[in-house]
Amino acid sequence: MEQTTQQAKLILEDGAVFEGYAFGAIKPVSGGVVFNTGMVGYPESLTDSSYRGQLLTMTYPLMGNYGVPNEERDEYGLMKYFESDRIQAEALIVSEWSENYSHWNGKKSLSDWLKEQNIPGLSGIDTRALTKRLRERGVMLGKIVYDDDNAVEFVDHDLRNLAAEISVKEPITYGNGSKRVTIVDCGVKNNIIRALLQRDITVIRCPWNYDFLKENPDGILISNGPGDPKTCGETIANVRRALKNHTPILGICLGSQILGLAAGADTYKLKYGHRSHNQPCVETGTKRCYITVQNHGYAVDADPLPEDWRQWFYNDNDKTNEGIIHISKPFFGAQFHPEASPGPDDTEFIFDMFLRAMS
Ligand SMILES: NC(=O)CC[C@H](N)C(=O)O
Repeated sequence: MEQTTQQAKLILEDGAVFEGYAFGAIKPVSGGVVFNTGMVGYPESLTDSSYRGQLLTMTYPLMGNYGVPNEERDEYGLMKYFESDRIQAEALIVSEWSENYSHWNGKKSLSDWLKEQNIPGLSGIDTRALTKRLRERGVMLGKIVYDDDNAVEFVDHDLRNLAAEISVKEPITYGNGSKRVTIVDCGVKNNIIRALLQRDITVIRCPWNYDFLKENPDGILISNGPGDPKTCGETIANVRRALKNHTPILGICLGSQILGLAAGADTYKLKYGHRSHNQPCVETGTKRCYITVQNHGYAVDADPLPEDWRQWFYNDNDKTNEGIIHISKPFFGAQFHPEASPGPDDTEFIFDMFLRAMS
């Protein structure tokens, strides 16, 4: 492992200071500090739009050891090894990073990638102590600074409509499958698009506030995305209109929250969120427990849902809602990520359920 000698620090909203060393770009930044307990997957997580506006702490102590993959695109023009075209997190906080990466597809070091994308890294941090603090006090705003503690103010990016910033501006069509699905793009991960394309579906990726019903789709997928779901008012209104019909709707993560809000549920911010590859989710009824991939800070309060909806999954750690389902219409939302990337794909069957609902 190599460390630069430039000192840098993380200052939390509550005044706590964690001193370490800079790597990647040198740039003072601020945002919500979150932690992910996955052991691998930094290329996918950093490019997952749902991390936009966040300072991502990886609790696994060694990062960068397999480098950063190549930038190849698939036949649809989607990057094969990343979840979007650029790093979306504001910064990366680690204990150690490895300059000497080794992997068949490792093309550059983590630090070089961060530099190239103008994203700061902070190493030499006791990420265990930081995570314990966030777990005890709840997620907090933080900033990474160098010589001047006041180089940036604390900023809560979630107050903005981040989904609008990241969404496509015009509809884009992918593939030529027999069913047509509109993806409401609030920051969609490439692997969600791919999961549909692999199932003989034409994907129409629409802006977050697009009137997708005019496309007369066979199915509607509301994507994952950054920020507070309540900032996506126009999407919620469009989904509410779609609930009057019978066209299948699948919500994933932010999409499940938007589906919930459209159906009459509420959403709230969790104390410290779920970000890992091993979150246990129990299916209501079957009591079957799935190991799921997660990255969310908000959750659905399913209690206010009308009687024709029910809780589909709950988290076995903290018993919070992890999915909702309509009792007779083909409407369902998963708070976790059935497309995995990174992490296990045990819940990929949800895409098959969506496909069956369309036939
Ligand atoms: N992965 C996601 O879609 C995240 C949804 C939402 N921004 C949250 O943090 O809860």
